[in-house]
Amino acid sequence: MSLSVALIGATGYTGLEVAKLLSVHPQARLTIATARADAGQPIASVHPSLVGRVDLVLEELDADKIASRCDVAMCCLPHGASAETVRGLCAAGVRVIDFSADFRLSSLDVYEHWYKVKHPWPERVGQTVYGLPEFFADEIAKADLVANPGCYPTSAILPLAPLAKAGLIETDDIIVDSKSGVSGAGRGLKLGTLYCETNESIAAYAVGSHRHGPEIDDLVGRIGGIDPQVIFTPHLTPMSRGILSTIYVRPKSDDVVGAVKQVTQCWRDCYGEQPFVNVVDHLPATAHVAGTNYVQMAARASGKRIVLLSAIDNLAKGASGAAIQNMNVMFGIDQQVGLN
Ligand SMILES: NC(=O)C1=CN([C@@H]2O[C@H](COP(=O)(O)OP(=O)(O)OC[C@H]3O[C@@H](n4cnc5c(N)ncnc54)[C@H](OP(=O)(O)O)[C@@H]3O)[C@@H](O)[C@H]2O)C=CC1
Ligand SMILES: CC(=O)N[C@@H](CCC(=O)OP(=O)(O)O)C(=O)O
Repeated sequence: MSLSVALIGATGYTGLEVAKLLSVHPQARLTIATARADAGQPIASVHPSLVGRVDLVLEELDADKIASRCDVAMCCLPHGASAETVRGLCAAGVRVIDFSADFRLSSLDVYEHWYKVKHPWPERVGQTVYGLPEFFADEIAKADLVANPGCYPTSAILPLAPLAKAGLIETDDIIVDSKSGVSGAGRGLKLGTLYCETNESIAAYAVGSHRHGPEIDDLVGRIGGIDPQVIFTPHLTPMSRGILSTIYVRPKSDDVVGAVKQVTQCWRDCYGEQPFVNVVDHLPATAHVAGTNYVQMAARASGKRIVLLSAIDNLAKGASGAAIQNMNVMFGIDQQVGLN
């Protein structure tokens, strides 16, 4: 089988990563890549690292053409703009993996409150599978539309959800402290992501107001069957890629050291068969997972709390790698194909 893939918003960072991953995928190939201003230019002129690897000319988006030539579209557009485009692609009969947050949340009210836009396709909010194959593979396999997870949420949901479901932690007192590389903010020109603003500096941002807080609440709640309260604080760090999340939870048991052992066993039971989740003995670092689709997770006792650590590559398991994993699941291909 060779899948034909369309890439929408190919000029950004996640688009580049998709193009690279597809260039070595044995059962899928990139056939259409779209852009606005750069339509008509070779994709390798926008992404010089694709020279010799991807020989395509960027095109304007044409949903009917994509429907006639492609099996699936990966939509790498910002939220708001993405929902409009996804709606047109789905109407034309294309199966879509959406990288934006437009279809991730269960509640339209929560979406419109946090994203401050009217949703262009409200009927699909709460009616779209969340693209985390570790929990939703059966639904992903049948889906016409998959909401690829947010990068920070992936790093928090994977460690937290099994523990919430197993009843090992107090779910009204969870602190997620995350650090991201600058590529998480996309390739567009923004003052806050310029070299001089970010180099040799670490800063928190959107404290108490980041839109990934409700996404973590929503998914840990859905998977765990509970109503969690998560405090989420993101930090921008002077590295290109990677996310490290340090998560503070209170165990239900007073024996914190024993509870750490239970946490580790719970993770091993939940993720033993999952190819991309590694429960490790060392303390995870972003360098250990850079350029891979893996998440590494570890737990330690600290006072009355357990500290959970998870590391991912925001552009891989946090975005484009996860999308390839989802594509594989949608088309009955082994999850690991093209990702090793
Ligand atoms: N970067 C990351 O680590 C992660 C990103 N995501 C999500 O993935 C999506 C893509 O992210 P990323 O690649 O980093 O973003 P970029 O900003 O790097 O790229 C987005 C691309 O979308 C196109 N675009 C921008 N605005 C519009 C618009 N209004 N209408 C149509 N097209 C537009 C642009 O292409 P052009 O102008 O050439 O048409 C641009 O290159 C976003 O929704 C993001 O939130 C999710 C997880 C992680
Ligand atoms: C470092 C950095 O700026 N990160 C981005 C994460 C963006 C992202 O991937 O989020 P969505 O897909 O949910 O839009 C941010 O905090 O906005």
